[in-house]
Amino acid sequence: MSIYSLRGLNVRFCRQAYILAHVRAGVVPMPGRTKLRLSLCECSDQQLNSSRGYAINNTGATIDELNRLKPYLLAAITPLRSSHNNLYQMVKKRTLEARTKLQRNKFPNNQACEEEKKKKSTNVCNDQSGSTVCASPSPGSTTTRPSTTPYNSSSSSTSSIPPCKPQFEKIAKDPCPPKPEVQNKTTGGSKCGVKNAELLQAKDCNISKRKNVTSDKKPCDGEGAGGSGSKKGAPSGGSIMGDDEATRKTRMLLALLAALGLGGLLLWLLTRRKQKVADSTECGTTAAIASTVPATSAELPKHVPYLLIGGGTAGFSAFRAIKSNDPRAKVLMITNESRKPYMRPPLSKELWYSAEKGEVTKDYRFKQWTGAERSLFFEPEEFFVDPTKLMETVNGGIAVAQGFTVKKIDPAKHIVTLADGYEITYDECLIATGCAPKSLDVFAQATPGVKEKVMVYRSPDDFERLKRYADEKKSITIVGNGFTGSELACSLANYAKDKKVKIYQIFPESGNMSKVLPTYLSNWTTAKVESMGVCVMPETSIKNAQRDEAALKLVLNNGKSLLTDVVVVCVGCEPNTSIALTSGLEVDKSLGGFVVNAELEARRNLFVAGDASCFYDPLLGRRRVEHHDHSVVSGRLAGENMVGKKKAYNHQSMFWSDLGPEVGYEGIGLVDASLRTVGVFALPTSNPEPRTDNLTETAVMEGGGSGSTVTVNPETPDVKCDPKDADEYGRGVIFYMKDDKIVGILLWNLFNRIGLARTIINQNKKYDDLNEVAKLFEIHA
Ligand SMILES: Cc1cc2nc3c(=O)[nH]c(=O)nc-3n(C[C@H](O)[C@H](O)[C@H](O)COP(=O)(O)OP(=O)(O)OC[C@H]3O[C@@H](n4cnc5c(N)ncnc54)[C@H](O)[C@@H]3O)c2cc1C
Repeated sequence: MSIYSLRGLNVRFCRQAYILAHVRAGVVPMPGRTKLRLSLCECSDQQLNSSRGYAINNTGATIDELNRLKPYLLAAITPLRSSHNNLYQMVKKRTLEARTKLQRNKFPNNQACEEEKKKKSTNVCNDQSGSTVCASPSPGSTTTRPSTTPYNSSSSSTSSIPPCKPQFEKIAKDPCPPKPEVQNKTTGGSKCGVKNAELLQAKDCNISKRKNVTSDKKPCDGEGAGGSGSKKGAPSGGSIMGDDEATRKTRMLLALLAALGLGGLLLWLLTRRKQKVADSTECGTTAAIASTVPATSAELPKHVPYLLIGGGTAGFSAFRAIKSNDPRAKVLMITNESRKPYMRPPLSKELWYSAEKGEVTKDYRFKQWTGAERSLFFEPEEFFVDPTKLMETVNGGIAVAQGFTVKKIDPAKHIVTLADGYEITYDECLIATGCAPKSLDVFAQATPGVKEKVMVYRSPDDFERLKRYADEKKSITIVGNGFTGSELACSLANYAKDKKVKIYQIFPESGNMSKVLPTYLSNWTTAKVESMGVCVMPETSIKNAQRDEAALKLVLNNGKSLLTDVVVVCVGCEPNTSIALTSGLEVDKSLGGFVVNAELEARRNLFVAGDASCFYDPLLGRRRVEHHDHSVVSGRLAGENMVGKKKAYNHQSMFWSDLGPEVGYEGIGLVDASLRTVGVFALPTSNPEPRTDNLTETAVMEGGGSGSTVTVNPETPDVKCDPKDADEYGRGVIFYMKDDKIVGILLWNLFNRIGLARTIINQNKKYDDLNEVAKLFEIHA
């Protein structure tokens, strides 16, 4: 299957069924193929405005064939589209009017916003007036906004349409313009004289179209059926019809139109319903699981040697370790997701760059930093064993029971109980349930109408949903300044740079990544994120959220309000430990997560790994870590211990993050901005060349807690290293200090040095001169 771009083809109301009908009717010839299954996808407003459509090509047809087909498809769908469009516009307008009325009654204060809207208020980011600002849908409120009135732009004026060519004009004004060449020809004078233009107006102008063979008058011109010509009044045999026949034909035409209208209405209702289903999520938990694999739990084995609870990174890493130590191991993984195991980091980064190039594949392929391509999924579908056959396979393998939730574990009897009561016994079991995104009270307690517009971000479904919003909507607001929120803000801003959607980022802290980065670097990062096109609103929180027409009205702590189409809540994650209570397992009171010993065991033969584990770090004390590397390594160690290796977990895991294409960092140990920090950066020379290696001076930054002190590198005393002056934190290393020891290291745009950082932390000693330690990192190299 591939995605095939049908540039210039408006496919909004022209679904597969119509195309198929036309293929079958022979309107669309399909040389050499009897069956065409080309699913035309609904395109976004953005795509419509830029005359772009796309289709999923699962026909097996080659691109050449599709290219040959394209003009026919266009010709076939165009007349259908016009009638559907009219109906759609009408219904949409009425729905909006009704909804607006309803909302006005519900939220009277929203009128203030509407007035602001009318005044074309300014960008929230720049507005310091303290007045209410409706940023999102205000026409002209931001530079990226379209000039049309939002939310009902598609029902824009038809009043100037001259008589007898309403349909034609409507199409010309349609947000879904036809192929450029059609437009050119239609504006060129002979509106019905061109084949495609004829199709456009065939419905309204068919009489005059027939007449234009002999008429001097332009078809569709004023009187329509008039015209002069030798055949005027001729009863049959040609272009001019008798009155009766004309009436009959008109009636037939009207009947046809009515049928098409009804079809369109049905289609619109279906589309609306589909959209509603996609949108209606319980505070953002996208995509309820529709079905399970296998169909019922009764088809699952009653006993397995290895049972993994959770279908994420830690679980799959444990499987790999088990399999490499016990080659015929039979492993059952139970996940409440509907997918096979996959990794999450690219969801907020690389996948958006694939999406920007229009390259999102079914298996979510993305380009790694090495340049190599890979899928989000750890293994392809064929790799996995059918869960119903797991116990019969000679060579073992991993089977994934998808869509099943574990409710309880009996660690003494080795029994796992599913939500429907089905029990599976195990020899060795791993809990790798990860964590679930948190929401905010303001949304958790909101009305269903508000919740519909609020989502969290953790899965491919969330990616798909957010991408759809980015393609179709006008504003997205990300709440939270942590890893996911900041990464997503940058990725979305990049993805949306040629689109009309505006990205906002709101958080109560003073800067991006403030829990990790020292204040000066957090402030610098915030400016960097803004420069990527994100409207960052620090020191801002949401007091109230109301549904306003089709959007959300967020009332902010500064008295302003922001209208937005969707809110993505990225305020951290809570370990999935609900089974602890039913299973008699201990959860750490302050850190959360299942408490495990050094071997990652919660109870005998019951292990915990990944985000959900709260483990003891001999160097840094009890910890819980939500990072990919920790999931991989702790999952691997748990897997090894499940086959009896009895290893202790003392790996110092690392993490990484990217903020757009220019900023990337890696961290290890306790990377916590509340600790005292010392940062050593390479600064550009006073006469910088546009070369990344032209970095000759070094600045040392000290920070910690709320304030930060700045010292000058003794080697280069002339370097002014006040955060305000240091306009560039190109590359550097930041040490996080506790009891004068380095407990955490952050490598800022410095790569391939994490091993060295790990060694330094593991040395667990005091250093007299951190400059000397910094030199080891060769920040100028
Ligand atoms: C968008 C995003 C970007 C990220 N980027 C980075 C990054 O750049 N660098 C980095 O180091 N880390 C990153 N992370 C964090 C990293 O992905 C996680 O730490 C890692 O996925 C944790 O793996 P896990 O296996 O412990 O949990 P998960 O991957 O969350 O897997 C847990 C699984 O258990 C299932 N489950 C839960 N409860 C039950 C139950 N009762 N019954 C059955 N199944 C259950 C869940 O549905 C899920 O499938 C990112 C995370 C996200 C969401």
